[in-house]
Amino acid sequence: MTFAVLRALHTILGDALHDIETVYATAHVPEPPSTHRKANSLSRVYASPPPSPSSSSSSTFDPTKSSLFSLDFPSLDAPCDPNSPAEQLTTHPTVVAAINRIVAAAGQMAATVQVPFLTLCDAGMGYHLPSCLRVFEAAHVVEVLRDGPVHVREIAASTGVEQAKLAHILRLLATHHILRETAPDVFAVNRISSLLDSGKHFHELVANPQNKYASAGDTDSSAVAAFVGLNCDELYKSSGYLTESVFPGHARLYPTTITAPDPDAQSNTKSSTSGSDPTRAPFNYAFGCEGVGYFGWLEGEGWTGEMGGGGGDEGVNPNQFRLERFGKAMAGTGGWEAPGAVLQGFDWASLPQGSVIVDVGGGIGSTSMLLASAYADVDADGSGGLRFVIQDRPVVVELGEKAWRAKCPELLDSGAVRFQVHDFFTPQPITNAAVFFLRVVLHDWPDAFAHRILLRLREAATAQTKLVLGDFVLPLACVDDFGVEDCGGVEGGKERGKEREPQVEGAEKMLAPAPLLANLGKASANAYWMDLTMQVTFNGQERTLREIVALALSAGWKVVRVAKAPGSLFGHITAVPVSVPAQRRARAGSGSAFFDVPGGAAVGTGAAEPAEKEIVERASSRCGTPTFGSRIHLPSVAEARARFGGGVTGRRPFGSGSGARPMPPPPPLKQAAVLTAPPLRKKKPSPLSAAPPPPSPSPNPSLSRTVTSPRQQFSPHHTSPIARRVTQAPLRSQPQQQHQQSPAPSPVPRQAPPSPLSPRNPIGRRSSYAHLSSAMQLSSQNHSHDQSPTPPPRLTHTLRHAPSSPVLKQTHHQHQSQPSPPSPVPSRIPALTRRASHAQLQFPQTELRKRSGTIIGPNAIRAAGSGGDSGMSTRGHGLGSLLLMGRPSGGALDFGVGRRKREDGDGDGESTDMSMDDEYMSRGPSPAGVPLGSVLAAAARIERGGPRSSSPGP
Ligand SMILES: C[S@@+](CC[C@H](N)C(=O)[O-])C[C@H]1O[C@@H](n2cnc3c(N)ncnc32)[C@H](O)[C@@H]1O
Repeated sequence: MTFAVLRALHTILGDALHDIETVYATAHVPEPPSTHRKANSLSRVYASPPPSPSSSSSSTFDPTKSSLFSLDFPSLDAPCDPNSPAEQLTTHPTVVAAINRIVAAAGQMAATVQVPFLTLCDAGMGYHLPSCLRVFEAAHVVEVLRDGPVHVREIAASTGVEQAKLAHILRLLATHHILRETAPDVFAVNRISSLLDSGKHFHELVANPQNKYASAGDTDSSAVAAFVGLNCDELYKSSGYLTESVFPGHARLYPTTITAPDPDAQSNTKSSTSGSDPTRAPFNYAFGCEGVGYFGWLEGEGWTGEMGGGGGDEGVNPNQFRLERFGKAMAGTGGWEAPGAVLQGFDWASLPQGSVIVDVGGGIGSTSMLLASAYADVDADGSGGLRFVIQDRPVVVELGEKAWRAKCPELLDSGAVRFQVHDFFTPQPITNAAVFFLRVVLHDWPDAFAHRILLRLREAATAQTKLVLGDFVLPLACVDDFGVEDCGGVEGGKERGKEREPQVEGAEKMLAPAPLLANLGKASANAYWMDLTMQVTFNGQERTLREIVALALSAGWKVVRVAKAPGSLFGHITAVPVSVPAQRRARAGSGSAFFDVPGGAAVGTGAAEPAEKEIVERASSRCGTPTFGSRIHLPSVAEARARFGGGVTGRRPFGSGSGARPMPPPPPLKQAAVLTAPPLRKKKPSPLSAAPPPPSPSPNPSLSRTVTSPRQQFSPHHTSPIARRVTQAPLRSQPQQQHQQSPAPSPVPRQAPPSPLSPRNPIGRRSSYAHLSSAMQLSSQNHSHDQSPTPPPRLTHTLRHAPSSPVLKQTHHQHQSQPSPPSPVPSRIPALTRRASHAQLQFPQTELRKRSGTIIGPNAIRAAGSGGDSGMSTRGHGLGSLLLMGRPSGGALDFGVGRRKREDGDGDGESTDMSMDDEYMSRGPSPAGVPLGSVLAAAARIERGGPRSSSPGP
């Protein structure tokens, strides 16, 4: 039986590989320049027709004169070029689905055949991976390797990390395919590690490590480095204290750096309040800062300067570097949600004109921007289309208003959009909302708090009001008939008889049939990583559909629909008002219509228990800090349209779905849809396919037939048009299309273009696929240097001759101190006495001062990294501490709040706004608004009717 399962997994792998090859073979793209072709001749497989040797002799690539060729899948050994056609094809729906199956099947196969103890070793000692990755990132090794393979001797000399240790650290990463060891002790980046390149010069980073994540010119490339740095630092350390957090009484058993933070914790089995207190999460154990929320901590809340400083450092935010890194890291997580998915997540066009959408905890309103540019009416007084109210905390509202005023003042001026300061734990002031919309808000909060947020909305709802939640929907690891139509079967081995679960449109039993894990196992791991990240950081969580349904119901909302983009676990959940369960509600005399009765998981009204209110306030102190999953970039109207893939699906007369003329619901977005594509063609015989079909629990190797969605979106026919779109709808046709779809003055598309999520215009994990052809042309301009599969094995000249003692500057002219905005929430935290937790890799403030102006060279760095103990404690000034060295005392970096413009690089002399995310982060580094060469930049140019590339059109 096991062999049958293994054979089935093997077949899945072969089929999925075949699907990918087919897409790549049929997606014809213009031939790159001959120089490039030569450089990649080893890694590229040409399908018919082969490249014409005469077609591209010039170094400037002209797609109109080139012949067609097929793409190879991106090589693991070459640096990643996200704009290359090969990378962009990885967002093709068929490829996404196939990759998921491969990752799931390969993971399951390895788990099946590996010696169990070794699998436990892998799981149990996997903590070395983030440790090594952090050293790798903090020492800027990628920047050292940027120009090609380098001997570890040179890397050590440059970075100051002891050579012998570094070699082992890098080798562990190479063993996990994150790096390459091209010859003994010679290392090179590959497709994975190259993403960590900050785009800055190594010496610049050594001199000003605190600027690593600041935006540099047109690029925003340090976002991934920031994300990895964040994960491998405070989040990784927090995770190490999960057990202490769930068993607070165990502090007696594990007394290391822990004191019992929860006075209610009597024993290790007694449930305590710590599990539902966002300020007593594993993070708080790890960093010894109980009572301070993660974001408050990032903002320096409670810091007394006692840790090694002996006082006097009160004005310093010791976590300024981490704060800025967090902001940049959030800019790098846009791929979590399919762009434009919100448009398909709810039938916005069904709402009557003038309907009010309340974006609760809406940040700077980036999602509302997408919706407003499609559905608001700015022509008159704003009452013609949908109207939007974006609610958030005062500092965020201020930033949002500035951002909108700069980018699309007409939406504010017409009254179509307005901002409102509102604390979502207090009674909701808008009582005529058509939709309360919450995007990645609930995952920040434990159930009791999330319940309260929803209850406040329910109190203000009319009978017609809808609740729309945007969050990950975690699939169970087993088949789950919750919410699906034929439920009522077996759950946990017991018949539920006639008892029926609530029906939820879009609910799925599984993402994959047996023998794969029902939730696609490793392929879905990212959502679970995020789930635990929310848990260890502030006792928040991502939720399963069951949990979302139960949570919503507890506050009087019935979930009726879930919509997900193909290949994504991010869902838009629609709920309608129902009565609030009696045991959870009571009538309040004034203020809130309801309040939760004490004794339940949630209590509180606008006038909550003092202690509880304090928890809320502490946990809410997020000032202008971006939070997990928040959008920190406000798109321009043009960008917003670009994210639709050219327009908005189903732009219909307002009210058409809610009045006398009911409209069909919007096209469904189903996770399973990506799994439903039948094999594209007759499969190529696999070398091992001679084996008889396995008598597996699910013998049909074709995933598609087993999990066929009733509204299947991607069929074999849906692959070909993609290839055709690339080959037969060349760039020259796009100016016309764009022109028609985008009459310049109005932000509202007048036509209903194809759905951005339809098979003709699919949205992948990145926005790039929808604009593949434009991006191909852009990327082709860079071909001559960006796809060299194996960089020449040479040491970089600059590094060999690098000065051995780079100066760590204490100030930077671009980074003057700016006062932090005041917290909107008066801190009730008594000044904290920080314990010197080992997790807090913090340079003592007195040391920091002492070292001002000190020249720190590799030797000093080496000494710091290896001195004393591991170099990772507060005694030994480890490598991570170096990141904090040289910070101007109390200095915030420059966050240029004003609008800035930059040349957009297309030679048209126009400039592109790039300030919105700066404004949102306020005190965070400034990622570029529209990266040069990005798909969005291309779309923006097209929008303006500008040239698409330097190549003349036909
Ligand atoms: C993860 S972000 C989501 C932002 C936005 N919905 C988005 O998708 O980009 C959570 C938002 O909740 C806001 N927030 C936190 N506590 C709040 C409170 N008590 N009242 C209102 N908003 C709050 C934060 O300021 C932040 O903008």
